[in-house]
Amino acid sequence: MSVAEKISSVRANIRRRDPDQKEFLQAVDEVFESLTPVFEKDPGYLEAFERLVEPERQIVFRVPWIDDKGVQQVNRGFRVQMSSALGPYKGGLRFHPTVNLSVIKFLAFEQTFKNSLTTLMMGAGKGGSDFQPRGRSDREVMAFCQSFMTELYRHIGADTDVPAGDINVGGREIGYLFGQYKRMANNFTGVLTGKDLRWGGSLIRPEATGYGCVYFAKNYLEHKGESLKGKRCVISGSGNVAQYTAEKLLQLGAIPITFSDSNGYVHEPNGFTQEQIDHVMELKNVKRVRISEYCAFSETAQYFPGKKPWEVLADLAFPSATQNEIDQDDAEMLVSNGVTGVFEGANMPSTNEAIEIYKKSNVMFGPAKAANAGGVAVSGLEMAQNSQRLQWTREEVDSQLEKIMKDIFNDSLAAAQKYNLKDDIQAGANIAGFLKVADSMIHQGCV
Ligand SMILES: NC(=O)C1=CN([C@@H]2O[C@H](COP(=O)(O)OP(=O)(O)OC[C@H]3O[C@@H](n4cnc5c(N)ncnc54)[C@H](OP(=O)(O)O)[C@@H]3O)[C@@H](O)[C@H]2O)C=CC1
Ligand SMILES: O=C(O)CCC(=O)C(=O)O
Repeated sequence: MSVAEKISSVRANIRRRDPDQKEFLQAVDEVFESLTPVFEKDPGYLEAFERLVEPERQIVFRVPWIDDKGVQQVNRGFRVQMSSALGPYKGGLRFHPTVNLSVIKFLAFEQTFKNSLTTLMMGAGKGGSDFQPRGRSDREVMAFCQSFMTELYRHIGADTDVPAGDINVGGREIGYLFGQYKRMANNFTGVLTGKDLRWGGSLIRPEATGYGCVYFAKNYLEHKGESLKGKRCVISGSGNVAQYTAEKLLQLGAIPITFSDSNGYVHEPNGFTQEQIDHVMELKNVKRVRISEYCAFSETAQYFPGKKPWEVLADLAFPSATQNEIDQDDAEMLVSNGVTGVFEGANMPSTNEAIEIYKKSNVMFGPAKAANAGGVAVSGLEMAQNSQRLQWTREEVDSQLEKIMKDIFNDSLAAAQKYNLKDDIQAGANIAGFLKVADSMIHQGCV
């Protein structure tokens, strides 16, 4: 069989196994495309890839709990343990009604390459549930988290699998999950990251994904002889990643001008100040209300219900909400509105058609696996601190984060150049992330 025939046979096999998992297939297609030069040069890597796309283990479980009216609710829980080639499975938990096996598998797949790029010893996994915490009382969220962990605890551990947060899983949820793990396992270990500072968390973990994404953008811009200073930046989402992306952009002289949620977006034409970003944090993290409420705080802001922020004139875009939030039309709109760089805080926010538009239009593209790796990188640093029973300073963690993001950019660029792909950072990130995992899989034998 020729290499081309082998590639198409592996591809067909993946589609045959899970024909309905559209998000997972989309993520695999995106990586497959950029690894083709690697497979052509060394067909042996195709076998490692064929193994890698099959998760080591997939756990699907019932999560029953009682709501505040005394009524039974039943949700579905997931944990996909994708790869342990580089260390314990590692990756977040997402609680959202759209969660299903395809979504969790795509996230676990992406996590494999991302964790490899961080240079830290972390395998990859992802989990979650179709539970929606929004609109639920703290007691209901606690009841759900306790039930979720009552099953999950037997599958995880500080050296086995270390979950963390993702959409709708923040400090409150990590606290309830950790408390129940400790009770079930009779064990106080670093089994989760994103913990509170008083019981094992790391400074800078809340900030890490957003700060890291901006550090990545800074490196990319500097490579092009540009800087963040004065750049008008559209941001989607108003959760953890969006908030700290805005904060770091402001600190580095850029101008964050939008936030959004699933109901619409807010445009602050002169740019958000730190005080205004603090207010967004209060609205979203403490009051847990819609972003539209921000307008009561500002005379200059405008709210656009049912719209995405991509219609605003800007220099750079930081999609930081969810998958597929930029399709081909959105990408065309971004380009025609003057955007010259897209840096993905969210996981897979751009469809493959949108990525084509960026490439055709010479847009600087920081793909999620590389640009948002700062979150899991600082989770890796939290694991290191837990192992030492120590807590590092804010400066120490932030400087390690900055260095890791610089290394990710440089490693992705070097991999692209090695395969004559110029400065195609998307392909470079996929190649660099893959080769480390694939070589480790090959060393460890056919397992
Ligand atoms: N937290 C982390 O460390 C990391 C997160 N990520 C990724 O970043 C993204 C955001 O995560 P995070 O900030 O932690 O999550 P949060 O729950 O803190 O915030 C999510 C934000 O995205 C919005 N959102 C979610 N779903 C949709 C949707 N279908 N359409 C429009 N807006 C939506 C939410 O609005 P609403 O309230 O209306 O749902 C909210 O504003 C995700 O893709 C996540 O996988 C990646 C790496 C690490
Ligand atoms: O911190 C972690 O372990 C996971 C972060 C995450 O879920 C992600 O990188 O998508």
